Amino acid sequence: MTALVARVWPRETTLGDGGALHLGGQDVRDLAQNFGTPLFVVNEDDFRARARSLREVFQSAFADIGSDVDVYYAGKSFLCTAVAQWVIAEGLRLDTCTGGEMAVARRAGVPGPKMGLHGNNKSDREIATAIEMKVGRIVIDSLAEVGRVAAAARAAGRRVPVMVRVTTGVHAGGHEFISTAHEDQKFGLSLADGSALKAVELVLGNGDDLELLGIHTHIGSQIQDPTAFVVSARKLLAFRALVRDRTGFVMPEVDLGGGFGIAYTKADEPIDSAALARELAQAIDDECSATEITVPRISIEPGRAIAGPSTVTLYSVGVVKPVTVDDGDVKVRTYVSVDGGMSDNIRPALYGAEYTARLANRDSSKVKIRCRVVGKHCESGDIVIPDIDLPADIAPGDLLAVPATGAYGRSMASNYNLIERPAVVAVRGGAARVIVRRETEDDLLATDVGA
Ligand SMILES: Cc1ncc(COP(=O)(O)O)c(C=O)c1O
Ligand SMILES: N[C@@H](CCCC[NH3+])C(=O)O
Repeated sequence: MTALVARVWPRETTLGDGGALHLGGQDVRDLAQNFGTPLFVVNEDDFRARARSLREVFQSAFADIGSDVDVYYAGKSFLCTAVAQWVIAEGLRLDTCTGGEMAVARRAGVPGPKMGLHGNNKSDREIATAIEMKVGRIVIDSLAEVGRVAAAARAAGRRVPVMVRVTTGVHAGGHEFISTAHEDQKFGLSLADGSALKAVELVLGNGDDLELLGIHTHIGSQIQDPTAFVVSARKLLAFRALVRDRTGFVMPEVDLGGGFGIAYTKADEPIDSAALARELAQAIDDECSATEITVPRISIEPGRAIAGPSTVTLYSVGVVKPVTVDDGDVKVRTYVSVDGGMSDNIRPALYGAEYTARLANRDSSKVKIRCRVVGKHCESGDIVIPDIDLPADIAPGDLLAVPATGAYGRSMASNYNLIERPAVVAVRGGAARVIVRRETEDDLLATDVGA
């Protein structure tokens, strides 16, 4: 058995006899046969180890400056009851942002106080559910929401813990659409135009109903440069000192958000979370000393860095079609169609995200040819990988494995072209179990109530 490059593939990914890929001790040919394709295969130990390790490196770095860290797994990256239970078992908490995510958390038995609720447009029902579940924090995202949450708290007869989401002006992340803390977008309250301060003062003015825990920011996703996090953290800490000076109130907590980048291909450098944690702790300690204020309790909200690298998508190859391309230089590109596509991975179409893949069911000694891996949807932009070299004998019935698909794959999946969304199978210690079942045609028809 040969182990594959750990940076892109989950732990325990090996090549067996004849070159078949093994995931967590399971031969992909058996996985495909038993559970069908497309299939998300998540390595449970890999997922849990990343969750644990993020918690440990952050807690250790902040213990050195006399503080503690809560890690909220961002459920939006991928959530089901099994995953919710894994993160709680590994000592993390759970970040949700809709009624649906709270419902999964409830079914999984996640204690409300270990949850947070986000959202730039929370419904009254979502706010009421969060209060009824006694979630540990509601993250306020607009001035109007302060009054709405306060009224709901009063109606429930409870003082509700809240944070205020602020935008620091730091713009970071892999793509404009996944960068969230610059000013011209829908999330949070601006430090620069004074609305963040106004929100904090409003919350303090509603002190009978709202308990101000602190401030939150999330600067974007798939960030590979630690500097952006450090700059943003310093701005948050300076604002916390300003609030102390203006109101006398020292906010006990600061949430630095998620966004830690991972490797999708060999060319990507994943963020070094231990080094990042140390840099952040140092910057926060310096900032607190300079402004003579106590170091806050810290929280972070990683999703991708935990879920992303743990999972591989298995596709079956269908039509293989050579196409002559003439862009000044005539060449042949082979279109390799798989049995999923943009319905199980919208990221290439939405963000130009890059992935890699390998022939998974066998070895091939054939030369490699230039291929484009495409899905089966009625959209020419339904591309999984625009340019990749695959063995020249790739053929219908082969399996193709695409790594690093655990985050924002199944969670952003759609039923476009009325395709059933894939199952998710967890592998561990040579065993495999379904944690999200494949949709059926009956599921697709269930919402169609007829003419
Ligand atoms: C508020 C908030 N927290 C956490 C996350 C998780 O981000 P990531 O999966 O990049 O760690 C997101 C998504 O970008 C988010 O919007
Ligand atoms: N869905 C995005 C990231 C946004 C995360 C939520 N704020 C992605 O696939 O990269």
